[in-house]
Amino acid sequence: MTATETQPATTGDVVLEAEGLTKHFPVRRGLRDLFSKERKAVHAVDDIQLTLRRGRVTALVGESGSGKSTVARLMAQLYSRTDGDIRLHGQSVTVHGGRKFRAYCRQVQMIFQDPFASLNPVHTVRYHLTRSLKIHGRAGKGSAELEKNLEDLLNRVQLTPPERYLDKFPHELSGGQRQRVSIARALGADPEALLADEPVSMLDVSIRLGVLNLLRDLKERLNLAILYITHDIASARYFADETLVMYAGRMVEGGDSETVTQNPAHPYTRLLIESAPDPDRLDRVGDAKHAPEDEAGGEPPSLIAPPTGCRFHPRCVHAMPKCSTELPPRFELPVISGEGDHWAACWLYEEGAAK
Ligand SMILES: Nc1ncnc2c1ncn2[C@@H]1O[C@H](COP(=O)(O)OP(=O)(O)OP(=O)(O)O)[C@@H](O)[C@H]1O
Repeated sequence: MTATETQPATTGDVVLEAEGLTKHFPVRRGLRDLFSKERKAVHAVDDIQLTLRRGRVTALVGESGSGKSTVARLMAQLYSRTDGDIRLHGQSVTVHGGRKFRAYCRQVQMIFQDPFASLNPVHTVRYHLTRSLKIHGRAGKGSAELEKNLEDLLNRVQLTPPERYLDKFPHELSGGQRQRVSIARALGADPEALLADEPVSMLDVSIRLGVLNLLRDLKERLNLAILYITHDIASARYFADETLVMYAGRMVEGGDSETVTQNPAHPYTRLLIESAPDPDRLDRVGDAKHAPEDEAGGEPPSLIAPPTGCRFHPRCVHAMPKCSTELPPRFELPVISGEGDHWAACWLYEEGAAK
């Protein structure tokens, strides 16, 4: 079924959900572990809850290695999951390639970080887009209809006039234009959800905003549900309706983007924000009073043997004895701005804890 057939979809309708999503990658045994019974694994993603809604952008933010791409690949059904559930329109889905995978891709499309690697250098824009339309049964009848559909796709991603781009090879395009072609290819499926894995991080700073604005425009015009993966929390404030923060494979904070970025609660979110340039906070640069999180420093932990309790506790300046032994649940927090919710998985927010 295509998005058009499922209309009318209302903004806010749930498209895709993950519950308890977990991925552990087994580690290949070395000589030393050959006789050990212990099976080691990289705990890349643990117990993730995620809801993507029509007409909304959800940002998944965290530093390198925190598990963001693994979440996107699990949601795209490119990886099998160790545990948890993925639901499309409320129906649990597990696919391993084949026709079921194609049907899933018709509704959930992924955009990768590197538009050069994701486009085949020996094929033109026309080839890439035609293939997408044909695979998803949207090429139309006859060459005139196909041509019109190709032009529509390029117009949607603002590569105009389309005839200037259709017969170009990837190397003849700029990074931003290539990413627009990748987005057009994804739109060839007429999806309901887009999983965008760091879609602008490989582009020049000067053209990032243009691509983010395009995605926002598509969200509004096509009522798409978008997962926006980024390590740049400042861009999440600008672009996303909701922001979720991941640390070492677990979610630590979430809520509406304005609240999470302007009133961060989890010490890790505060650390991320303190180390990210945000034009609205430039007046605070040089301020003698640093946040205590500035002192945190340190490195993310090994995910083969992640820390017990809160995974951030070895780096946390507020860590209490409990933090190293007990996994904090989500504590609901008062919402200061916006209309969504706000929560943090941090013992500081347990009733009675010193903030
Ligand atoms: N196929 C794999 N096999 C084993 N370990 C993996 C595999 N893919 C990812 N990992 C590990 O899982 C953890 C999470 O990786 P992931 O790529 O999801 O993080 P990320 O937050 O997207 O990082 P980046 O921003 O650098 O892409 C890392 O420790 C990574 O080394």
